[in-house]
Amino acid sequence: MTTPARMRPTRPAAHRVADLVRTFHLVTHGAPVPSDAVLTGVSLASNDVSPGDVFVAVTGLTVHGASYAEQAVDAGAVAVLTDEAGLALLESSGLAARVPVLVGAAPRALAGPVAAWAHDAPGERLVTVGVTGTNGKTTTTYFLDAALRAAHTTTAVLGTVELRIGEDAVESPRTTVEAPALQAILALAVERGATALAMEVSSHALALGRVGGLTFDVVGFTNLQRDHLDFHGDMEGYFRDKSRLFASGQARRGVVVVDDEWGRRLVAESPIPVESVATHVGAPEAADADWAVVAADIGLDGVGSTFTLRGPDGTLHTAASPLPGKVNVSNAALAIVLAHAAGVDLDTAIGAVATAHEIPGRMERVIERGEGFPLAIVDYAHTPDALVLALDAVRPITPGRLVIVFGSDGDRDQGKRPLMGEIAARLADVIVVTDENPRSEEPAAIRSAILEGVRSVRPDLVDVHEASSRAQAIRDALALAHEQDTVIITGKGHEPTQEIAGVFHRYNDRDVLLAARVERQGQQA
Ligand SMILES: CC(=O)N[C@H]1[C@@H](OP(=O)(O)OP(=O)(O)OC[C@H]2O[C@@H](n3ccc(=O)[nH]c3=O)[C@H](O)[C@@H]2O)O[C@H](CO)[C@@H](O)[C@@H]1O[C@H](C)C(=O)N[C@@H](C)C(=O)N[C@H](CCC(=O)O)C(=O)O
Ligand SMILES: Nc1ncnc2c1ncn2[C@@H]1O[C@H](COP(=O)(O)OP(=O)(O)OP(=O)(O)O)[C@@H](O)[C@H]1O
Repeated sequence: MTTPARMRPTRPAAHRVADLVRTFHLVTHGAPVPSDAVLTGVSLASNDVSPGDVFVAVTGLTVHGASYAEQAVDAGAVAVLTDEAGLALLESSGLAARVPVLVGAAPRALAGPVAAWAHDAPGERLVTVGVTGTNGKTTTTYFLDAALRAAHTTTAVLGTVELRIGEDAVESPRTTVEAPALQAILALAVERGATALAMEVSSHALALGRVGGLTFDVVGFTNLQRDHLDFHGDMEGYFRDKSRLFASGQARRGVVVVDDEWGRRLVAESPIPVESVATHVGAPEAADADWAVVAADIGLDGVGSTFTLRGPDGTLHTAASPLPGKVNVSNAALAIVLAHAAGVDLDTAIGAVATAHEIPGRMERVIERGEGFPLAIVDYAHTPDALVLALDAVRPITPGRLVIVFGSDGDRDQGKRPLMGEIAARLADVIVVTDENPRSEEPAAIRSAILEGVRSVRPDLVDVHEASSRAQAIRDALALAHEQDTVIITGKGHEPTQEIAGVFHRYNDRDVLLAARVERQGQQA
């Protein structure tokens, strides 16, 4: 399988190392820079280095990248770009004698601009749209990609699920890849004839400079809800990091959903021109918003919804979301306005979003109701607010009981665990608590924190089950459910692995669910 690290242009631009030094005002140490030395790529991780790369060694949260410079040099790095601390490490290890060391004040912030320069600013040769917010980024970018495809022959879409150029996709290591990888992917997209890009921009990416060196044509904001407070400290810090996408130099114009107070604040404080979109029918903010959803028929068949979008000139447009639930009306409305801001004709955008394909792990109907089986859905909700919305969306399509299988991530925000337990106990009928990605934490302790929340609503723990293996939890849920019930498995969505004690095991909710159905069919036969 192609790895993200190998998503590089096949005909990379070549620049002189001496020009890099001059352009970015770097100070040279270590081995002299040969006058004919050329760089053809950039990398932030020693194990991703290709011959001809400059290795950017940054101070990490746990280790200094310069500790890995030897591996980078052995792999063919032509120079190391680092800070004073990195230089000291390279000098004490003797490596500085083997390789030119280029010192700048803030190498992590330089990584994006340097990589953009090295690849001849590929972002400027594409229409680029970035989407941020706690929830809805993936869904919105897929809707948006559908609209961009209606106007562009080849598009790229980058995010949590995959890194896709045209019809070629590889698994994505995270929501937003590191800046050097991003610039290389953009260069490859240009090489393959792509003319438009839709990408997710996480708050981590904004805090860590992963979109540095790229000025988006249009950026979008979905919402801000509790998540990642382990990294950002508090909601204010989280908001500040998200807002960086709307800085001058990072984006030319923006589109902001103003359903929550954070979106309204972003509109008020944004230094770049923004259009506002209100997506809650009848809410007070609709009156002042540039775009507003003024009527919505939320599909109760679990398939989709139709809605009426009022434009800035007062014209009403009939639109549709191909995914169920109110949140997807919001995502569809945002995608339509983003596509329009990115130059797609409004009616074309509306038509394309209405027929966008299913998105892996987002309200994905894996088993249809019938032949003794419940409707079974896989969804990525992994925050308290998203869980409420997901359960609310499936309740109307559930004649029987609502069965949920879920857990919560290890080494991430611990405060949400009891909250999610409480929500499941209130909104679902049958609960199977299991593991998500325990990472370095004791899985039983995570489950017990969730169960504490469950117990606060349902002290007797009636219809509450616990399974330490996620695959077993899914088999249990399928065994418990009748045809009129709905099983919803939340938290991992499309994820292809489960991380337990530092090891990534191949694992996917959809595959496990389909295997569990086959197994039950075998038992029933
Ligand atoms: C919290 C966080 O985002 N950390 C990121 C940060 O790590 P760090 O500063 O701790 O890096 P470190 O481990 O100390 O290493 C320092 C440097 O040495 C380099 N190194 C390290 C080891 C080695 O063998 N060789 C090597 O070159 C590293 O590439 C890094 O540049 O910088 C590293 C690269 O410089 C990232 O890989 C790392 O992401 C980690 C893997 C991660 O899990 N991030 C998640 C939380 C994340 O980014 N999530 C968001 C949001 C998802 C969502 O919205 O749900 C995402 O965009 O995916
Ligand atoms: N606009 C929205 N508002 C609130 N919740 C939403 C919204 N859109 C989707 N969700 C819920 O959040 C889950 C994640 O959706 P999606 O993958 O589109 O978001 P995301 O921002 O990409 O998440 P992540 O960054 O964690 O990958 C969905 O499965 C759904 O339950």
